Amino acid sequence: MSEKQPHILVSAADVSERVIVCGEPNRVNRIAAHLSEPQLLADNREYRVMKGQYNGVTITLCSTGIGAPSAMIALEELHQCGVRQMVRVGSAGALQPEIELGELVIAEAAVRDEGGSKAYVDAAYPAVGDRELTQALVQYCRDAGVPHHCGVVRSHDSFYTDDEARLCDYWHGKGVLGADMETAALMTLGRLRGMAVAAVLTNVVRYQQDVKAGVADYVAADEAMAEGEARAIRAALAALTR
Ligand SMILES: O=P(O)(O)O[C@H]1O[C@H](CO)[C@@H](O)[C@H]1O
Ligand SMILES: O=c1cc[nH]c(=O)[nH]1
Repeated sequence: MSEKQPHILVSAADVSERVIVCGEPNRVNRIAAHLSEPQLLADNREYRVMKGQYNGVTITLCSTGIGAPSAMIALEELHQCGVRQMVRVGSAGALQPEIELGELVIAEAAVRDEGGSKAYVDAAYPAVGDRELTQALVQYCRDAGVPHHCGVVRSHDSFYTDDEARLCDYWHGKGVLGADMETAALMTLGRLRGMAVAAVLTNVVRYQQDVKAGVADYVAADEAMAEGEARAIRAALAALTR
């Protein structure tokens, strides 16, 4: 019997080489609805772990909670279980006005404005997604006619600083597409551990819209955002089973 990991409470025997991660535990269930034979494996703290089949391939699903530290714990324990490819199906707030609610942002790379990854490696090290996995996300969106935007995102550690407007203006001016909290840490640590990591994010906050209102609408399953999330899930499944 292989050893259970202390936070995600699963072992290598339970976990496939391909995993979808997301922040919110309930999103794991919504992703599992796209799989056959869905099975709950563990539910501990912010980590809900399920598995299921997609086109004959076993896919593991794991929530990571909010922020880099808990996401990096999940990545490390999934790595110990033999995971080789990871797609984050997340949400983000737009930093550019042309990105509509529910549209997808495919992160090619991320600004490391979070503290977690800096515990591992100097801030000069880049957070870059896996080229093939990222390209497979793009290809799915092109083939399926899914509205999407590709580029750099910014991962941060705080939602409600007094400085948010200035920070958003600054990164908007640098052409960054959107903000989330985990992509940079997952891409950085994935690269250090030899795991392919990519991220597809549903836009849930318009540029310069109130962030609280946007996230609340997402939680209330606003139609455009729910459809965006379903498209992100399909893109992730297609990329992992390409
Ligand atoms: O929707 P998830 O995957 O949780 O991602 C985004 O949403 C949370 C904030 O509301 C942060 O975790 C951020 O990265
Ligand atoms: O604006 C937003 C929306 C979701 N997640 C973030 O990190 N920022």
